[in-house]
Amino acid sequence: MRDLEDDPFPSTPGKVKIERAYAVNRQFNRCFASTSTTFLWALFLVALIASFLSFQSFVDTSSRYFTASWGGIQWEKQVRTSAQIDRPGGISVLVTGAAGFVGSHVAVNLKKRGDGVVGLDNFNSYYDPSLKKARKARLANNGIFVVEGDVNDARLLAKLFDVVAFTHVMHLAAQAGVRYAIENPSSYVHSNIAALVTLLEACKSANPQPAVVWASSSSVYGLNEKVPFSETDKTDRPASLYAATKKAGEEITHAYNHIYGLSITGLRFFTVYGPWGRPDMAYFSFTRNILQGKPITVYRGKDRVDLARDFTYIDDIVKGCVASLDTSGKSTGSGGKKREPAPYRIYNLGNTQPVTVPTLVSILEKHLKLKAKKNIVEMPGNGDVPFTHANISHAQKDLGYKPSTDLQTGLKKFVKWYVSYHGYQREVGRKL
Ligand SMILES: O=C(O)[C@H]1O[C@H](OP(=O)(O)OP(=O)(O)OC[C@H]2O[C@@H](n3ccc(=O)[nH]c3=O)[C@H](O)[C@@H]2O)[C@H](O)[C@@H](O)[C@H]1O
Repeated sequence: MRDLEDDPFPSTPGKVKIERAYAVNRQFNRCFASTSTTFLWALFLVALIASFLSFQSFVDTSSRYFTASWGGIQWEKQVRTSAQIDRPGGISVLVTGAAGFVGSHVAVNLKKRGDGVVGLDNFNSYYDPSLKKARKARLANNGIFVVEGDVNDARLLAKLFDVVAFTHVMHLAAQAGVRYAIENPSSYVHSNIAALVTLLEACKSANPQPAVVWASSSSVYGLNEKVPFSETDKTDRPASLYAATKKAGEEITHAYNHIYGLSITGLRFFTVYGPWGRPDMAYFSFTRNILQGKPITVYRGKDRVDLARDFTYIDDIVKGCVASLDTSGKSTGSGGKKREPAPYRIYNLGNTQPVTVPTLVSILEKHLKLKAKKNIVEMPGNGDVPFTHANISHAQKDLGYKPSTDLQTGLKKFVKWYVSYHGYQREVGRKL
C-alpha cells in the first residue's frame, strides 16, 4: 500500500491540504534538519582541517626553530671565542669539514700555534659519524668549536661571516672517495660543486673577503700517463665523477678569482693517510679486516700490473695546508667587485715516492704482526686509476713543502693509533 507521503496527488482534497502541508512541512523539516546537520558537519570539518594545518605550520616553524643547531647568543659567543687569535700576526680561519680527517688535523695545528679557528661540518653518514664525533671532541679539547651545519646553507655562512671577520677559509668539506660515486653520484654534486659555489658566494660577499685554500685531488690527472704528475699537465681526462667534480672545482674557483678577486689556492692531495683517518680508504679497511681475520680485496691493473699510489702522510699534508694559508696573499674584492687581480694557485701535495698496493699490505702485516687473507682481483672499471705520482717542485719552491714521512713510518704511527682507538691488544691482534 502506498503511503500519503508517497502520493503527490491524493484523492481526499481536505485531507490532502492538511496532510500535504504536513507532509511538505515534514519533508522540509527533515530536509532542513539534514542540511543543517551537513552544514554543521562541514563547518566542523573545516575547523578541524584549519586547526590541523595551523598546528602543522606551528610544528614546522617551531621544530625548525628548536632543532636549528646554530644561532643564538650563546652560539655566537662560542663562535667568537673559538675564532679568537692568540698570537701576534695570527689569522682567523673557518675550517669546513673540520670533523673530517684532514680538517681536524689542520684545525688543531692552527689552534696550537695561536690562530683563531672555527669548524663547520655536517657530520654526514658516508662513514661512521661516531669517528667524526670523536674528532669533534678532540677539537673541543683544543678549544675549537665545530658548528654543525652544511656548507650549502647560505644563511649559516652569512651568519658566520657576520659574527667573525675570517681572514682565511680552509675548505676541506667534500664528498670523498673515488669508487663511491658509482653508488651515489648526486652526493658529489651536492658537496663538491653546489656547496663550493655557496661557499664562494659567501666569501665574495664578505667584507673583508677571506683568502680561500681548498682541497682538490690527485685524481684530476685521470688517465694521464706521463709521470710524475705536474700542475702544468693537462687535466681534461678524469676517470671518475669524483675527479670530474674536483676538476670542476678548480674551474669554478678560477671564475670567482677572476670576477671577484678572491685569493684561491687549490691543493691536489695524493692519497692522504694517517691517525684519525678515513675508514673507507684501503689502508684503513685493510687494517680492520686483517685484525678481524677477514679477507681483503687487492685490486690489480691490466696485465697483472700492481696498482701504485703516492701515499702521503697526514703531518706532511697539514704542513702544506698551513703553508698555503700563510702564503695565500689577500683577496682584492669588496662589495662584490674586484679591485685588482688576486692570486690563483694550484699545488700538488704528494710524497713523490709511489708504493704499490701489495707493498702497502705487507707493511701493514709487519706492523700488525698478522698475515692478510688476500683476494687478488682485476681492478673493476669504477673510476680507479693505475698509479699516481706527484711532482712537488712548485710546492717546494712556494710553500717550502718537504714531505718527510715514508710509508713505513707513517703506517707504523697509523697502526699505533688504530689499535689504541679501537681497543686492540697490538701484540695478539685481539680486541680487548
Ligand atoms: O688522491 C686522491 O685524490 C684520492 O685519494 C684517495 O683515493 P685512492 O687513491 O683511490 O685511495 P684508496 O681508496 O685508499 O685506494 C688506494 C689503492 O688501493 C686500492 N684498493 C682500494 C680498496 C680495496 O678494497 N682494494 C684495493 O686494492 C685502490 O684501487 C687504490 O689503488 C681518496 O680516497 C680520495 O678521496 C682522493 O682523495
